This record gives sequence, C-alpha cells and structure tokens, in this order.
Amino acid sequence: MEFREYPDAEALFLALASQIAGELGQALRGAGTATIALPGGSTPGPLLDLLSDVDLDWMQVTVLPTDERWVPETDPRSNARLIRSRLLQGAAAGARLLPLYVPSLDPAAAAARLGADVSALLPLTTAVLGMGADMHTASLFPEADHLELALASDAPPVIDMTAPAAPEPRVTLSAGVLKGAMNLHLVILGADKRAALERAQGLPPELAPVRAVLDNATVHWAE
Ligand SMILES: O=C(O)[C@H](O)[C@@H](O)[C@H](O)[C@H](O)COP(=O)(O)O
Repeated sequence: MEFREYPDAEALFLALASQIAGELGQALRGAGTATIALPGGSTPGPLLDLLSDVDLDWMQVTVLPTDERWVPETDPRSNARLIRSRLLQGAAAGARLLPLYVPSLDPAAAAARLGADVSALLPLTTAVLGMGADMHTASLFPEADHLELALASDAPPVIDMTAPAAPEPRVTLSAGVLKGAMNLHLVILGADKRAALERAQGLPPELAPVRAVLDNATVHWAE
C-alpha cells in the first residue's frame, strides 16, 4: 500500500485526475481501449468533473461503477446517475457506460447477467474506490450477506449484496476484480476515515473489507 497525503482535497483531485489521465492514455496507446471503475458517494464528484475535461479518446473508454445501489438512474442515489452527470459530459461524453442496475432483474439475476460483460473488461485499467468509516469499500460491507463470497479468490466478478449499513440492496464488483485493476486508487478525506484506514490495517477483510484491496492500492488522503 502506498499512502499519499495532500494539503487539501483540491490538490488531491487535481493530482489524481492527472494520474488517471495518464493511466487511461497509456492503455489507449497500447491496447487501444481502457476501462475505469468509479465509486459512488459524496467524495468523487470533483474528480469526475476534472476527468470529464481530459482530452482522451473517450470513445474507446468503458466506464462502470464499482458498485450500485439498487435504484433506477432517476433516483439521486444512483451511482450510474452520478457518473453520467459528472463524468460523461464535455470531452468524456462519448465514453461507454456499463451500468450495474438492470431494471428488469433483481440484484442476484443482474449480478449473474453482468458477470460476462465485466469479465470481458478485465483487468480494469483503473479502479477508484472510496471507503466508509465502517471500513467498507464499494459495496463490500461488514456483516453483508455475500461478503465471504465477494472476498473469495474464485468469486464471480459481480455479486449482489445486502448489508445492515446499506440503505438498499446493492450490486458490487468483487474484491478480486477491484484489486486486479492495473491501477487501484483509494480516495479518502478527513480524520475519521484516516483513523478507519489505520484500524483496517490491523483487521481481517471479514471485519474490514477495505483490507482486501489495500495491498494493491495507492491511498490518496487529505484532511
Ligand atoms: O456506492 C457507494 O456509496 C460507494 O461506492 C461507497 O463504497 C462509497 O465509496 C463509500 O460509502 C464512501 O462514501 P462517501 O464518499 O460518501 O463518504
């Protein structure tokens, strides 16, 4: 795990946007395509705004959420909605979005259906994760019903999840998909999350799910 501290959130997002632009650009120059998985929540908005202005061949980039709340895109809690409204604008408007919410299916059926689509994208070029103060990341929550499966080395790429701390059912990329990304970034702000990160380092993934990806991640932190 690499830990990078920034003087403030703005400096963090500017540096991370520049780094991700380089990661995606390198993949586009090499393989001709790139994939990026992005988190939901209140943290990533400014990063998505900055990335939307980056001059890349976004038509060759596939974007997907690291996880999704089981709500339609008309719902303000939708992560696909967040990505469409903050990233798929301007220069990045032409990127392909792979939503994880499937209106006609329940989470379990959607997770099974999406597995092949996500597998075809692996390894991800870049994955960006957030973290809760309870040490969850993506929708890998402590005490979640399918956490053990999601942490397993032979886990399917997409898993449905319900957890006491999650207001609605979720679908999430597995720990293996996330830590298998060629570039993995964990973005956390504030003292509480820094303390939670410290705690996680001394706990097993079953109690601190973020632990499952930390060894492969660059952590970006600002007060
Ligand atoms: O769907 C989600 O909510 C995210 O993927 C989730 O894992 C998020 O990154 C953390 O809950 C932190 O959320 P905040 O950025 O709002 O603190």
